Amino acid sequence: MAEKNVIRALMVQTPSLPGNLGRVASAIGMMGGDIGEIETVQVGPTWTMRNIIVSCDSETHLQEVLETVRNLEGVILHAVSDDVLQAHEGGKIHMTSRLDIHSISDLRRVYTPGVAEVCREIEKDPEKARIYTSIGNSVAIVTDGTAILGLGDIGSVAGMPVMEGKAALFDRFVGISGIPILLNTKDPDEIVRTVKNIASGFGGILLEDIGSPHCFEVEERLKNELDIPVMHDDQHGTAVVTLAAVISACRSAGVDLKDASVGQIGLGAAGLAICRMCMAYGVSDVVGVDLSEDAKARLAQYGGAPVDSLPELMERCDIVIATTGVPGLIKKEWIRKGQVILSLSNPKPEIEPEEALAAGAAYAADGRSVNNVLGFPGIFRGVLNARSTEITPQMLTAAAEAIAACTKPGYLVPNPLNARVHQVVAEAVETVAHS
Ligand SMILES: NC(=O)C1=CN([C@@H]2O[C@H](COP(=O)(O)OP(=O)(O)OC[C@H]3O[C@@H](n4cnc5c(N)ncnc54)[C@H](O)[C@@H]3O)[C@@H](O)[C@H]2O)C=CC1
Ligand SMILES: CC(=O)C(=O)O
Ligand SMILES: [Mg+2]
Repeated sequence: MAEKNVIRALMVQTPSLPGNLGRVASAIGMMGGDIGEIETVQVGPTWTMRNIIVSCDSETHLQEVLETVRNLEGVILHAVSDDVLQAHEGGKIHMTSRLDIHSISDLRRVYTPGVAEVCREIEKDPEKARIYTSIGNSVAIVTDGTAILGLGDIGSVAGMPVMEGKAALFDRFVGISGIPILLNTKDPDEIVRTVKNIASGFGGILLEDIGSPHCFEVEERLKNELDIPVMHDDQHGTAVVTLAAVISACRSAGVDLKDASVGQIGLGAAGLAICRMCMAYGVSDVVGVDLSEDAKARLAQYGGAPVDSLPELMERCDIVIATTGVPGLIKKEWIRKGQVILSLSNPKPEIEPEEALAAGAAYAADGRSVNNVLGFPGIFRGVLNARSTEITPQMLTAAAEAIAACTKPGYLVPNPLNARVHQVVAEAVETVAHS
């Protein structure tokens, strides 16, 4: 089944008689529409109004589904709205006070004059900022907008919905305050200077959707020059989750990962980090392909083997990972029976997992399931809990192994909605930090 990217909310009125919702659902299903949540919004004397979420393959497909619903006898389609856009109205995050402010004494405690005493305490002993402020539980989510998902250099403001999404996930899964920081520069010197100048307000820095190759220099310099943890999510968050998926696939297939050949398509931020992490884990045959000769040279510098063509890589490797941002790049004819195919580009993969499986892949997944949401929340929870000043390769490996350990047999990764996963990742990272 192809990915359904057009998601709409249909406001549908039906007669309040048994079978009428069933008629609507069947009609949508017969047309290939995928039904999500159904909510009853109003009940009249003889009718019921429901909001039905429907996903379709394309605008044309949506129109066909709508036409079918409109033609149902006794059914009225009142409105069609874009559910995803609607959910974003007003933004996804909001700063709230942890203290109630009802009385004058509350006001004096939370704000002036009481707050001045707390300022003095921190002035005398800056370490107390960890106790008396939210700094130790806040992470800056910093982007320059140059590689927003696979959408390219669309600017940091256009990337804000992604940054707000990361902040929402931080809050939901590990209770960290993620604060989006949108940069108006792509210059590495300026990025480093700006992040250093704001860093004292945060317990950690998550670099997000900063394109390659400048992301490598920016992350390296910030790691060296700051005494709080810094991680480029698209590099290491992605590599952690991908390694976990690869470990799980090999475990299910009864194969030793160290003996498998891993092929990486796209050697940018995500791709190069995935290769480095696989090599550090002991995989001896890591090959990669990229349009950029510089990207291939970087892989060689770290001990990987660049190859010249995509079909050559597909022919040679047992496990193929793609992070190019190019939808449909992998042709089904190239897939070998029994291969593991992870086409991780968002919002659309290099090949749909269903197509890869139909072409003979033993396991296949895309960026919706093999996603750094399984990594970055727990990694930062772990280092903030441990008050670590850095995120080390050993912590990242521990995080990958923790994710793999939470994965049910036959699956590649766990469900990110399972809170236990983030807790287990945090504990694994914290344990390494204390060791
Ligand atoms: N599932 C997940 O958790 C994640 C997925 N991604 C996805 O990976 C993709 C790439 O992200 P980044 O690595 O941050 O971007 P990037 O811009 O740093 O790297 C992309 C690389 O792909 C190469 N490339 C482009 N077209 C190619 C082709 N036809 N053949 C070979 N190489 C090609 C580019 O030269 C570049 O080196 C994006 O779509 C992003 O959404 C990134 C991070 C996490
Ligand atoms: C998931 C993510 O970070 C990306 O696609 O860029
Ligand atoms: Mg990203």
